[in-house]
Amino acid sequence: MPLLLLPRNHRVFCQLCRLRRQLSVLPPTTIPILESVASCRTWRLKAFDEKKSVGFVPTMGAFHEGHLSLVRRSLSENDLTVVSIFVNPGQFAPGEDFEKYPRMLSRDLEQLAGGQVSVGGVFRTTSAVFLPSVQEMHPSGITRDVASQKGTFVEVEGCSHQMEGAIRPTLYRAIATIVTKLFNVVQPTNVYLGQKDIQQALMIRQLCRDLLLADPDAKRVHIVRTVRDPIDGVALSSRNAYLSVDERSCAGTLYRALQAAETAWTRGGTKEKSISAAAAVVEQGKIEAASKGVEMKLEYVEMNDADSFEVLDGKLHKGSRSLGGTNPILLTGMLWVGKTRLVDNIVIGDSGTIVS
Ligand SMILES: Nc1ncnc2c1ncn2[C@@H]1O[C@H](COP(=O)(O)OP(=O)(O)OP(=O)(O)O)[C@@H](O)[C@H]1O
Ligand SMILES: CC(C)(CO)[C@@H](O)C(=O)[O-]
Ligand code: BAL
Repeated sequence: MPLLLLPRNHRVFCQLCRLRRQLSVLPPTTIPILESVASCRTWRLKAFDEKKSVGFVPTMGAFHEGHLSLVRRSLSENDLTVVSIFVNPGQFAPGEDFEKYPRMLSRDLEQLAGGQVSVGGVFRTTSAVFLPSVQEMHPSGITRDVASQKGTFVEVEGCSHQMEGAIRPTLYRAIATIVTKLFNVVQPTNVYLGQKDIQQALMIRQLCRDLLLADPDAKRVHIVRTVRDPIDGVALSSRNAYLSVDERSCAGTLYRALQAAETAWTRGGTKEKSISAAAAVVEQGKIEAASKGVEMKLEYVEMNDADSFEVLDGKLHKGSRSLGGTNPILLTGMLWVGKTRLVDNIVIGDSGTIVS
């Protein structure tokens, strides 16, 4: 058995997961399951031979409408669609929620099997689900503590330390690494990622460009608009499952704060003023939350250039910016609601150049 470079409790956890996989029969499904890298490569070679386009939706499972919107988009634009479900230990720092991350494979498979898209009168369903093991994805082992990691990692310099990366400094290296491996196996024609994780999605696009990947070409990394709760606008997220009923009722604060910043900016306010407008909404939200016994803490609301990821100067405003550059702006935020970290963003300006 290969040595997993995980702290003891994580190693035991992974061994248990493996044992469970070996003992348990996978949930019944009509969708072919690819459990190994070899089987996924064989599946892909056949698609290459048949000259079929392959859309790829990488995920960590626990599906919601956000995931399903990516799958539908892929189904409508590709001959074949493959979805991966892999909770990557490397992207959970020590102390983060790897063990409790929601895992609901049966339900996920049911949702995929039930999701059809009609293209020219022909119904398309997900063609395959890739469910790799930790051992195969990290042949040199993986620790969640970066200092003791061994093996090969991918880093996209310059776009991993701002926004969410400032709070989770090891996240984007781990994502760049796992996504590179997934791309090496799946070799997708098109990839579909969510705007909800805008920093991740733009970093992956840059990774494809910088590493001269052909499958996928950077131009074929599609960023799909965030799906929100129709009532309070909360961005759907697997981690929302951690929220209690009272916490969930407070979660709309983040999007409302971002909207307030966007409005202030659109009306000609400086970046400083726009961020203050967001902070004021959060302060009000905190008072309302406290009355329900819910604690909230704002990590940040920030505005960054969508291309360089540089933080905008506080004195900039819509008018001055249009003189200097027309890249869209990433208005992003992170809010703790109880023990759950929520992220969200609005792309200001010509969002169509990055999201579609
Ligand atoms: N609300 C959403 N709208 C559109 N895409 C989404 C949404 N939420 C997640 N995605 C996208 O789905 C893909 C898989 O994400 P993942 O499985 O991590 O789910 P998640 O809801 O983002 O989970 P988490 O709560 O851990 O952030 C990513 O590209 C992600 O950006
Ligand atoms: C892109 C990803 C599948 C890599 O593990 C993950 O970060 C996610 O689901 O957003
Ligand atoms: N869903 C984005 C990746 C992460 O939070 O780990």
